[in-house]
Amino acid sequence: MSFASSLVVSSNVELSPSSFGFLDSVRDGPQIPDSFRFSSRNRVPNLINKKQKWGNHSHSTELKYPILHESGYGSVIVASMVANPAGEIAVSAEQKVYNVVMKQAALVKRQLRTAGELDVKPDIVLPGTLSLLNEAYDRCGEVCAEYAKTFYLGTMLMTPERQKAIWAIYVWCRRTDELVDGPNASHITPTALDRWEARLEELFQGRPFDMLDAALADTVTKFPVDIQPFKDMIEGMRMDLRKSRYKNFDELYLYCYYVAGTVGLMSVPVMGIAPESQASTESVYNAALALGIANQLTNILRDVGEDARRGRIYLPQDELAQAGLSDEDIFAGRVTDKWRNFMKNQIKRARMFFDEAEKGVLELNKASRWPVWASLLLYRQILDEIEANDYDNFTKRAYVSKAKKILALPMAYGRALLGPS
Ligand SMILES: CC(C)=CCC/C(C)=C/CC/C(C)=C/CC/C(C)=C/COP(=O)(O)OP(=O)(O)O
Repeated sequence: MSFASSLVVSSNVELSPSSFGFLDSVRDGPQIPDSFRFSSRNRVPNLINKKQKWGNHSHSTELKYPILHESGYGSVIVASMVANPAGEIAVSAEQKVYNVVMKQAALVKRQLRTAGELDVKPDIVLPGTLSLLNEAYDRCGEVCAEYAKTFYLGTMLMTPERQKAIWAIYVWCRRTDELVDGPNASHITPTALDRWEARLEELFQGRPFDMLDAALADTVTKFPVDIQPFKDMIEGMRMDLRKSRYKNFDELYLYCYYVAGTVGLMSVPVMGIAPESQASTESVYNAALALGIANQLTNILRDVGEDARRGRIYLPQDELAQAGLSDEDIFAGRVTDKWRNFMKNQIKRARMFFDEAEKGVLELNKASRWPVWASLLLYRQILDEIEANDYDNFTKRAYVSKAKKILALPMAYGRALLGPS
């Protein structure tokens, strides 16, 4: 991600470093049912073998199973179990992320479906602080308007509480991204990220460090937003600091979850689920996760050249090798047939995640659907533009023209009028 902005994050504050691992939540979370684990005998009929599609793991047993049965739209998560050469089954990134999604959904199940509007808790504030808080939210709105214009426009349709909460979340994500992608990025160390995480903890406990944190601190008291996706986003930044290659899609998937899937999980509790929706909370969370992943994969495919110039390759190394490509080919930036074929598969995969996300948009609260549709339609079009550039993402930056953007808005609005199936 490149949340380029002029926000400067202060890391002067002396807070004790903390490191809360993603796996803590995973350990306690729900597991892929044992019956689906080791025996092909137990596999459900809609099993798909991703290996046939992507041909990545030489020892992989990947399956699709109906965890989201009740949703009415069948099985949605593709889970994978990867066996190492010793035959031990390792927990895949998808399994880990699945556990987090289930946990998030369980946490908010009831609150999200209160008739009509969410039961927003009233402000309990000391005299004078309300205007400060309003100022903080206004500032968040300004940042959102400046850096995510279309999305900001979409938030105008939401209730003021939801709108402000989304801005506050957006600003926190931008500041987090700024740590590793902004002007001070070269000075950022894992310790700075630990401090940022400690500060997050404080904020969630009602002790914000600055004005922008105060907006988020207020948001998390009003909406059932959990800290886990926020922590996981910081984990993504740690990953970015220590890694510049991804062995396979499993590794890349985890990265995409950390830096973008988390945004989907943070947003659902604020956006709300339509009270008339029949879909399970889990399936809506899953769609939100899929949209984050789809956006990030698209972002990666658009920015291959730019990332390579920074020495980074966010593409599965095993799939590159299978396509007969090496890091040198990427650094040389040659658009060959091998590259085109490789890109076709990557684009196909990103589109699968967009398709998955689409199913969930209908289930969101009416006023939240438009901005989500708009961003989905616009971001997905970047993939079409990569194709239109004949897969030259080394020297050309695929972008959606203003005219196409303007066209997408009423289209998104039209779709937003359609309710849950
Ligand atoms: C679908 C359902 C049920 C809910 C929606 C849940 C949401 C809001 C998901 C969206 C997740 C999201 C916006 C992730 C961020 C992904 C991303 C790649 C952002 C890129 O940001 P920038 O780097 O600023 O983009 P540009 O480089 O294109 O400006």
